[in-house]
Formats: sequence, C-alpha cells, structure tokens
Amino acid sequence: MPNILEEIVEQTVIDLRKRKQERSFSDLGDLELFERESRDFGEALQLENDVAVIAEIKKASPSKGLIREDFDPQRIAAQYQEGGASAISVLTDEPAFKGSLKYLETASKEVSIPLLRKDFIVEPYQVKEAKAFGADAVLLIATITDGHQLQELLHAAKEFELQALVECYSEEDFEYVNFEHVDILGVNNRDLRTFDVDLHRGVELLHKAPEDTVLVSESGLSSATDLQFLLERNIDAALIGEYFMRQENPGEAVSAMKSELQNLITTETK
Ligand SMILES: O=C(O)c1ccccc1NCC(=O)[C@H](O)[C@H](O)COP(=O)(O)O
Repeated sequence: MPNILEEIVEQTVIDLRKRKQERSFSDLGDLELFERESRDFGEALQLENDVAVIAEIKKASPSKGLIREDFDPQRIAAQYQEGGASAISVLTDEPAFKGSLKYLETASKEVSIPLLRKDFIVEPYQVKEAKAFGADAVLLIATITDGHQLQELLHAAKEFELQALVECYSEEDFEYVNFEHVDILGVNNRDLRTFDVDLHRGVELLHKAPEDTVLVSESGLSSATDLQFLLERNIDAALIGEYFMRQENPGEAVSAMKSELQNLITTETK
C-alpha cells in the first residue's frame, strides 16, 4: 500500500474509534435516514452514448490542501443535481479531506440522485454509518483491505442495501476482487506515490474486468475531451472532484462539460 494511504488509514482508524465510542453499531440503526430506501447507484451510471458524471463534494485533499473556501455542501449538491450529474460522491473523511458525515446527510436530504460515501472504509461499522447518514453506495478501496476484509465489507453493504464501488489502483489489487460479488469497478488514475495522473493506464486496468461490470474512471479528469476519451473506450462513468469544486458554480460546470461532450460527438459523426 502506498505510504500516503497508510497515513490516511491510520488517521481514519483513530477518528473511527472516537465515533464508535460516541455511537454503538446498533444505535446507528436508530438514525432517521437509516430506513430510507436506497437509490440505484449502478443503474444511474449506465447512459446511452454518454458518460455518467459522478460529481464530488470535496473541500480539501492531501495533495492540494484546501480546494474550496466558499463551501456549502447543500448548495453544491443542489447545483450538481441541476447540472445533470448522475450521482454525487461525498468525501466524509475528516482528517485528510476535511469531509464530514454531516455533508452526506445534508446532501441526502437535498437531492434525489444517488449518493456515494467516499471514505477509507475498513470496518462494517462504516458501511452501516454510510446507510444511516443517507448514502446509497460506498467506496471500497481494494488496496487498503485484504481479500477476506473486502468480502466482509461487500457482505455488509449487501446487508444494508448499499451498492459498492470497488476501487483499484493497480493490477495487483485485482487479486482481492472477486467479480462474482463486484458489479461496479473504479480505477483511480492518480499514482499515489507521485500524484501523477494517467488516464490511459486507468482505462487499460478497467478493461481487465468482466464484460458486464460498470466501469468508473476516477481522478484527474477535467474536460469534455477527457469524457470523450472515456466514451470512446466504453467507460460508463467519470468521478470528478477538484475541477468542479474550483468553479464558481460547480453545477453549471457539470452541465457545460456534458453539453460540450455532446457537441464533440455530433461534430465527429458529421
Ligand atoms: O485527492 C487526493 O489528493 C487523494 C490523495 C490520496 C488518496 C485519495 C485521494 N483522493 C480521493 C479521490 O479518489 C478523489 O477525490 C476522486 O477520485 C476525485 O478526484 P479529482 O477529480 O482529481 O479531485
């Protein structure tokens, strides 16, 4: 596992320990949103002649520090939905990303499109927490788990009626992924040792998944040309955070990127 992930997970586990002392696993089931019916994340990512955009609510990151000063998760969620995002990813990790479960809860009450909890999930407690704060899907990072742990987390996701986006960074991570239980695969284009982004490498890895897997390209995407690159290679969805968060109206930026992609497609088929 790259060092940066080791550091993030170490802090996440300390933070998680505190939350578990404040609220037990069974008490999570008493929270208001726990009974809410999940929205279909996987289905939302499968569009005809288009790339679904998973727009991310991301205040800060370890590589860039504070990304957005004027940060109102409720407004951003509403703008993303209005701009045509297919789903929203909410970073809930506090130590490294200044995220919060409260942002997830706020977004869940604001929009009707599916929500992904983006965090560093290592225990079933965090999966139940995702459900209790309004998520429809969880990100499970293969490289921070072993095969057994990943299976346990996938099982928890199923129990709480959440879908799972399983994320790989490298070919070695595929060892832990049992595709009989994984329908949605993401590959992170960012090399965590150098922070360099390589879309070609990401797509190459995604194509190693079985044919009916929903494929998601993650990180470093910032233009309609990037989406066109993905569309031409049969990638279903793009997870985009920093680029949208740096725009004045993140939702208008989603809408502009999606229309530009359609223009590019039409121009090239003329
Ligand atoms: O964003 C980071 O710096 C980062 C560093 C270490 C581990 C994960 C990291 N990001 C999480 C993500 O995967 C991204 O937030 C997500 O894919 C969106 O990426 P981007 O569009 O580049 O903000």
